[in-house]
Amino acid sequence: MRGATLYRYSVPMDAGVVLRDQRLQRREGLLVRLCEDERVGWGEIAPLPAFSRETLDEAQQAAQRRLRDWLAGGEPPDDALPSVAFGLSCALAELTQRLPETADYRKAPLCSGDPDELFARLQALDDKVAKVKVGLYEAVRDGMIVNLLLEALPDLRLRLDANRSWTRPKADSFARYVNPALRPRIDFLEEPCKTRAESLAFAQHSGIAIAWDESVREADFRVRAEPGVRAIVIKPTLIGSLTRCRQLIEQAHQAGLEAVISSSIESSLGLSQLARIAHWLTPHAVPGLDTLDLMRAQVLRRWPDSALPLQTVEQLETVWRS
Ligand SMILES: O=C(O)CCC(=O)c1ccccc1C(=O)O
Ligand SMILES: [Mg+2]
Repeated sequence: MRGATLYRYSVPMDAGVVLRDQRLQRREGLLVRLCEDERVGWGEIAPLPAFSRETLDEAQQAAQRRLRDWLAGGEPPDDALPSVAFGLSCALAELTQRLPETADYRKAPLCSGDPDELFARLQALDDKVAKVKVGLYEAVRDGMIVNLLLEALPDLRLRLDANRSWTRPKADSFARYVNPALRPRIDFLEEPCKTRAESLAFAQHSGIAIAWDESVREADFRVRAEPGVRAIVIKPTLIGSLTRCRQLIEQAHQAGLEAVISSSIESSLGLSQLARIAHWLTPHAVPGLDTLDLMRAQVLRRWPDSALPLQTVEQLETVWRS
C-alpha cells in the first residue's frame, strides 16, 4: 500500500534577508511524505523566490501529478521542475533507504556581522573554511576584509561569492587589493563577472581560482576542466533530482573539479538531507549549508545544536493527501 501527503510550511525569516533585491519575509515550501507498507520517506519541495523559475503553486500542481502516478504503481520519471524533482527523489530515496543516514554537518560559515564574534566562530572551526559575499559594496572594502580575515587567521581558507556583480575592471580592482601572498588561500571566488568569458579571463589574469554556480543552471553549460576554474556549486533545489545531481558531481570529479553541495535556503529538513547528500557524494568538500540561522524556526527535523524552535508535523498545514 502506498500513500502520499503534501504539507506546507511557512517560516518567518530574519529581518535582513534580501535575495536579488527582494526582501524575503517568510520562507515557504512543501514537505512530501511518502509511505509504502511500513516505510516512510520525506522530501522538501521549496522553490526559492528570485532563483527558481517555478512558483510554489506550480510546484504543488506538478508534485500532485507525479504523486498520482506513483500511487498508481509507477516509478515516475523526474519532473521538469527542479524543486519538484529534487524533493520527490529525496523522499523516494529515503523510502527505499538509498539515502545514507550519516550527514556532514560542517557548513562553511557565512561571514557577516560583528568581527569579534566572527573571529571566535572561525577560530572554533575544525576545517577552517568560510564564505564571504563580495560585490555588494566597494571592491576596496571587499579586498580589505579578505586581507584582514586571512591575515588574522593563518589556517583559514576562504570561499568568496560575487554573484556575477562585477564588470571585468571592477573584478580586477578587487584583485589588486588582495595581497598576492594571500590569494592561494582563496579556495575559489564564485561567479565574479557578468559573463562566463569575463570570469574565466579574470581567473587566468588574477591567479584567483573561480567556481561556477549560476552558470551550472544555464542550458548551454557543460562541466569541463578549464584553466582557473576549481569548483562547481550544486544547489539541488535549483538543479533537480538526486540522479541529476550525482551526474553533475561525477562529471566534476572526472574533470578534476571540486563539487560543493549548497543550500537554497531550505528548512532544517531539507538542509539536513543536503548534509547527508554531501557526506555521501562529496565527502571531501565542506558543504555550503550555513543558512539555517536566516530563519526563525526549524521544521520537522532538527539541525544539530540549533536552538531555533521546531515546527512539528502537527503544526504544518496539510494541502493534499491521497
Ligand atoms: O553557498 C553557500 O554557502 C550558502 C548558500 C548561498 O550562498 C546562496 C543561497 C541561496 C541563493 C543563492 C546563494 C548564493 O550562492 O549566492
Ligand atoms: Mg553563489
